[in-house]
Amino acid sequence: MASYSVLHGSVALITLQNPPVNALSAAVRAGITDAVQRTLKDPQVTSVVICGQNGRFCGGADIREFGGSMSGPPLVPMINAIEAMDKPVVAAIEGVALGGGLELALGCHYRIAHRQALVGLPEVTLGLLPAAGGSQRLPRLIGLPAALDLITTGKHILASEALKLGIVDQVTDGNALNMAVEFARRIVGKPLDPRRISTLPCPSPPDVDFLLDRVLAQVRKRARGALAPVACVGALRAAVFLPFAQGMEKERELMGALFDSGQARALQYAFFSQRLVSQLENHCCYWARYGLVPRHIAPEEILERCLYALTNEGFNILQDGMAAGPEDIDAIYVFGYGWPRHRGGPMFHAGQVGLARVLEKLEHYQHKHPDVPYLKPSPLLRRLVAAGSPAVQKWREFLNKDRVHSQL
Ligand SMILES: C[C@H](O)[C@H](C)C(=O)SCCNC(=O)CCNC(=O)[C@H](O)C(C)(C)COP(=O)([O-])OP(=O)([O-])OC[C@H]1O[C@@H](n2cnc3c(N)ncnc32)[C@H](O)[C@@H]1OP(=O)([O-])[O-]
Repeated sequence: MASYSVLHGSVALITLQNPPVNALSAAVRAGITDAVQRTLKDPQVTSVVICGQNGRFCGGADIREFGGSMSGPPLVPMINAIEAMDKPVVAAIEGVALGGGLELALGCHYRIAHRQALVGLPEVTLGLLPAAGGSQRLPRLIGLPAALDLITTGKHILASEALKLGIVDQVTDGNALNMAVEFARRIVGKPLDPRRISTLPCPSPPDVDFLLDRVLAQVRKRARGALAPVACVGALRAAVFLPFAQGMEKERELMGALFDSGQARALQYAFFSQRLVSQLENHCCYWARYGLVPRHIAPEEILERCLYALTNEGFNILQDGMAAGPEDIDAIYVFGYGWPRHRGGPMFHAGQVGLARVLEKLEHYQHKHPDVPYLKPSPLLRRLVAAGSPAVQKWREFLNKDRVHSQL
């Protein structure tokens, strides 16, 4: 939803209303669209301020809508319509302006922020890219190097840093909304063309190809196999080499490839599960509602039951000859599933914990949960422990001897 009011007889105030972060749900987008139309029709209105209720501008597109049918007015035309208005539009940024929230602000002609507000385009952390013009407007506003850094990392920056980059025009330690309203009254009549970012050329540094290739290599190394950072670089490359409209087409095409990817769904799941779990820690009514009897569970118990069952299946895979050595299993987890490299992989981890301890714990949990088949210790694990728990680097040799011995 978005409320509409007129201040001082001439400044239209559009307030995003979707707690807790004023995410751009279908209802909010419809509210903004209606309010923008009202400002255009009201001859008394000479300038517009957009803000968010409860001291937060906007946390971006409504991630909860991603799994469903995306109804309501689309973001891109809405932002383009705001930018095209012939009445100045000022974004009053408090709290956060992230993702689509910052893209909305970039469609405004001016941006006034509270010094402690956070701005950024964190879409890449959700397996996506800025898809409401952010990949095309931001480099036009702050240059390609800074835009590459912000968009491929998804980092949030304080408004004071955003001021230095040129993302916001003014910051205040006071009331950003009041400052924005006063600013909106003062700038009536000033030319708006230079303020329409989409009409600006995208500055192209002399070594632009080298810069793009270097950043592409960096993001590929930093997040091996991740699709979104690579797509972000592709969208920014389009911003430099294509006119805005074609760059927007490229942004839309790249987002389309990411939106339904397994990586995006996984990262968005992780976003919500992180918050759900942190809420459940002391959510006693949740237990009551589901008839759960709270008991103390050490984090180690959850870790051990998940990890040791996983490594136990690894021993069964080695025993069945489906993998030649533990390295084959660990490489799959490290390079394919993002297992922390500094922890080597599940089989290496078992060696570090100590095979005797892994066996002891599996026997303990199997005794407690006889109905869980994956907790039954692998015969190979028992043989390795009986052989003195050789280092993981020796298991391949042990397996070869084991296979020769079993064929005699
Ligand atoms: C077109 C465009 O290009 C693209 C496609 C996009 O725009 S994609 C979207 C891009 N935007 C983001 O990536 C920002 C994600 N959010 C955050 O980083 C943080 O939320 C926060 C804004 C810095 C606030 O942190 P917080 O610590 O004060 O509170 P919280 O616990 O995190 O969140 C408080 C509550 O708000 C919910 N929430 C937060 N952001 C949300 C969002 N964008 N959509 C829906 N719900 C959101 C969150 O799930 C939690 O819900 P519940 O658990 O209470 O039910």
